[in-house]
Amino acid sequence: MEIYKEFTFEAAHRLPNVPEGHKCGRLHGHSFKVTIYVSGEVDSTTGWIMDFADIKAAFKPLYDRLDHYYLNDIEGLENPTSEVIAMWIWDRLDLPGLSKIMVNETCTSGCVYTGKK
Ligand SMILES: Nc1nc2c(c(=O)[nH]1)N=C([C@H](O)[C@H](O)COP(=O)(O)OP(=O)(O)OP(=O)(O)O)CN2
Ligand SMILES: [Zn+2]
Repeated sequence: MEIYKEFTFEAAHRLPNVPEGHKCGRLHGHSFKVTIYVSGEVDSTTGWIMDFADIKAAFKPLYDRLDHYYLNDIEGLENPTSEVIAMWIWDRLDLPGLSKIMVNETCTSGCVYTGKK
């Protein structure tokens, strides 16, 4: 089974490698949504795979580095696409059973990363 926990952070970014004139080359911001998935077996005593609070606690140090920052200034996020943000979180998140990370930049666009590039 798989569980998930959603987070929202506010941040500014620009994409430095887009063609000249592309709107995403300009400074802009998003309410980014990050969804963290954990897969595993349901424990017969607790009735859960993992306490949602444990996911929140694991993500907090990374959340604190992202929320209300200019993402391009963060090491590893110099080109902060959804894909790069998802991989950045994956590589730094210490969470047993981590199975998937979804990053949404807008209501209609985002990416899903399962550890395979
Ligand atoms: N594969 C990717 N494509 C784009 C990314 C990205 O991270 N990965 N990012 C952007 C921009 O950051 C942009 O802010 C978001 O893109 P987009 O969905 O085009 O935003 P809109 O709100 O303008 O979408 P509409 O549905 O067309 O209004 C661009 N591409
Ligand atoms: Zn953007």
